[in-house]
Amino acid sequence: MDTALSVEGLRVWRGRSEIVRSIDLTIPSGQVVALLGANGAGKTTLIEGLLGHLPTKAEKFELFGKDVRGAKPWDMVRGGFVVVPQDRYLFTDMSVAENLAVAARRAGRRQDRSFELEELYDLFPRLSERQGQYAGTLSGGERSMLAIARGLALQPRVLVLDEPSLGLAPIVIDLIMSTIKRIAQSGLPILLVEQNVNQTLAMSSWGYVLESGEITASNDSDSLLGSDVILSGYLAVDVESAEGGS
Ligand SMILES: Nc1ncnc2c1ncn2[C@@H]1O[C@H](COP(=O)(O)OP(=O)(O)OP(=O)(O)O)[C@@H](O)[C@H]1O
Repeated sequence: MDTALSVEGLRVWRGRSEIVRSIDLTIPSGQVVALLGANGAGKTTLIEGLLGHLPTKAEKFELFGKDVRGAKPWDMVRGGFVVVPQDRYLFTDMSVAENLAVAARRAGRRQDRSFELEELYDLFPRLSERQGQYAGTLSGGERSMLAIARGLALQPRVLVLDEPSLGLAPIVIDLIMSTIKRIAQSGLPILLVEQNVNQTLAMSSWGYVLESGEITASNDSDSLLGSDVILSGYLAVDVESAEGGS
């Protein structure tokens, strides 16, 4: 099986504090992998470490088989590792179309382009309707959609989504999750970082649970969904629907 990302013994620091430790994590090609954890578990720190924004050490850190230990964020993006951050970081005084155009220009004339603008607007019709609107005036859901579309415009070979459903209404969450499912069907490997346990495990093949900076459970998503670690309550956000299977 091809592997998009493979990490062993990863440690990530913020200043002098080692926030994330002993991380072994694999994203197989063409699969959605879930990273679950409560507030403050270290999910964003782990992602920023993978992207090269924070100091790290690792026994192994490979992107499509290439050693990327010590790589800078832009090297990671050029290698196809694209993160859609929790804070979105949109260009708020630019339009939807301009936000996408900036990312598309950055991706340049890559031979392996797989997401053209038309397809992005097809995935997110709401953005198509709002092409001329300033990103700063979009709703929370539309911002999340634009952040994902902009990530895709960078032509990722592996996509990391940091809590794309954060702070959104259930109906908007459903829309975003179903669009992520469509994106995954294109074969793009995805690391989906969420607190939304039920929906995330339903669309992923494998899940990791992060607690206090360490992975405390790792299993195929079906097994994880019914396991004590999920149902015990510390990830209690979604337990009722997880039990009901709805
Ligand atoms: N800039 C920072 N400086 C120091 N410590 C930080 C900083 N940002 C986060 N932390 C600490 O690192 C730990 C992990 O935070 P992180 O944001 O990675 O967690 P998270 O799982 O992404 O949580 P959330 O879902 O709330 O964003 C927390 O204890 C947090 O207080």
